[in-house]
Amino acid sequence: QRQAFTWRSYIPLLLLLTVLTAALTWLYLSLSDEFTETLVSRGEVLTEPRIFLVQCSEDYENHKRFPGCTPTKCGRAVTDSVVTKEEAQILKRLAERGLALGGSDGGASILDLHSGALSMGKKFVNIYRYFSNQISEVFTEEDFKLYRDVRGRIQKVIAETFGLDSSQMYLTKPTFFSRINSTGAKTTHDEYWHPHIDKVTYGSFDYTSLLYLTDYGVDFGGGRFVFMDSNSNRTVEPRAGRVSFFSSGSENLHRVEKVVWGTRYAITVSFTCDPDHGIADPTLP
Ligand SMILES: O=C(O)CCC(=O)C(=O)O
Ligand SMILES: [Fe+2]
Repeated sequence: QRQAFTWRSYIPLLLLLTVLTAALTWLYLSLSDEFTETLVSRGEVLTEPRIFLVQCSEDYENHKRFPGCTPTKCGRAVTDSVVTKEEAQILKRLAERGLALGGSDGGASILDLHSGALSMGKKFVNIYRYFSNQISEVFTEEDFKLYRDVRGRIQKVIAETFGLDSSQMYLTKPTFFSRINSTGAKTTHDEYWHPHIDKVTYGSFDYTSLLYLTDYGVDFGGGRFVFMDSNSNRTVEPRAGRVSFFSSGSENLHRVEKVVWGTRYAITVSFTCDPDHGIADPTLP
């Protein structure tokens, strides 16, 4: 009898806690919505670049300037008309084949075409050395041709958008495929979600581009790209064949949301203005 009474006396408190939790969750969600703007949704198809200019940071002033390339016009842009769905599909299959040979124990794996670095467990191996006899089953000359072609088109659209001389831009490293799923991180290499500035993280980058190979909300959940501006978050929803590009300085602080289900594939292709940091297109060894 007494026991039952004790139990019931907690019910109002439990109810209150439930209501409070619900109210706080709602407040949190509506506030984060308020400060999040979708720049391009997955369902839209951009037949020409959608451009968002922002003021250049001072980052470029501490580096050697290369006229015709060093950012004087900064910002971000997204286009769906540079790479076709079919090309994205071919590149995704290539990424799948390469990454199937290894893969991180955690949620984020990479395959760097230039250095050959492939995530393997908690480390990396060189795919060209480690899998030298299988390499011809993974990549063909055609695949590398497609990569070169695509990178040339991306370079051109970046040059047109920011008013650059495309011949003064150089591919730089790392240039890699990424595969992200919802498995928890096992090492810091798996922690792709931290806010960062590419010019700081990668040093040589002046322009970053991302080519998405899978669709947000269809192939995976979470995993939107977020520009973190001082007053709001601005997201780009990945779509197969979509190219997103931006100047790499602190005017474009960004992060990737955690992937909560499915698998997200992308390629990072970046450019430097400094010929000393340029690399040749990846080739079969
Ligand atoms: O995959 C993405 O959307 C962005 C990845 C990224 O920020 C990076 O590689 O620096
Ligand atoms: Fe980045």
